[in-house]
Amino acid sequence: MFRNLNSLVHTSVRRFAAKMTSIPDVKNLPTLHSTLEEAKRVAAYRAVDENLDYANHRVIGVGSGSTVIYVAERLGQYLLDPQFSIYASQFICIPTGFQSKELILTNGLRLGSVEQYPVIDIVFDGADEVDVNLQLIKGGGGCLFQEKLVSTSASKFVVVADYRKRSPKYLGTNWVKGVPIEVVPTSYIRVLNDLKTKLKCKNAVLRQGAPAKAGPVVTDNCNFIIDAHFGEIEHPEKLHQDIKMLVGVVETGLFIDNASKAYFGNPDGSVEMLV
Ligand SMILES: O=C(CO)[C@H](O)[C@H](O)COP(=O)(O)O
Repeated sequence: MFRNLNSLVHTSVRRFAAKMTSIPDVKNLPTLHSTLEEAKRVAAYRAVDENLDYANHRVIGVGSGSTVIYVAERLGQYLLDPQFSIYASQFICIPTGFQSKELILTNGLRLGSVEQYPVIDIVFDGADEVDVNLQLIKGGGGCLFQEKLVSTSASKFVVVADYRKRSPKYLGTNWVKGVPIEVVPTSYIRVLNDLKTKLKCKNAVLRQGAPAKAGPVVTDNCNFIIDAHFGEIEHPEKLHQDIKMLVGVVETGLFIDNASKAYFGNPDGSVEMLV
């Protein structure tokens, strides 16, 4: 009986050890189906490698979107590397919505919540546009409220993005779909009107779920999203405050003085950093 148990334990240890691999070198990664995906991956991997203090950071925010997929993947690689696994097994990852919760779990990482861990060491998240002062538009994926809750609870917020997200100067230049605004469902008509009449918004629409869903997008918090285009945004802080004052607005996708750094991946495999 004892011999059987012993051999079972040894088999499990051998199986676990067989899965362990060193973290892949960013200079020698397998090709992906597009250079855009490779740009996202290299930005995410470099951001994690250069900012994660694996021996001291415990509570790690994992944002939403297609670039963050590679952040979760990289954190999972730390877990499988015998050199880092002792530290990585202590990481507690805080999601910013349903998608990031899934990313955390599928990469074998430990899931926590912002209610359990209101103080976060570092967060990695994507952005829809980043200006020269590190002000951001976020919420293209509809997760802006939880993203803001997590990023403003973190000591350090590192943006991971591809080259298309870097604004030449003002927000609203590259990202012309509009500033995402999360609103309480019953207030959406009122907010649409106020955006146009009080804030002189050029165009504001309720985000629709079609073709995947008939009717509006419903957020992880059961709210609606309005996309409001203001043209080039010279004063993002003022605009954020003005929108926030409207009755029915839960949060805006303008992230002001929140990010510490941004990593932009290029199609040639290089990465540019903005601090
Ligand atoms: O704010 C977000 C979701 O609400 C995303 O971070 C943003 O849309 C960027 O996504 P991607 O990495 O897919 O370009």
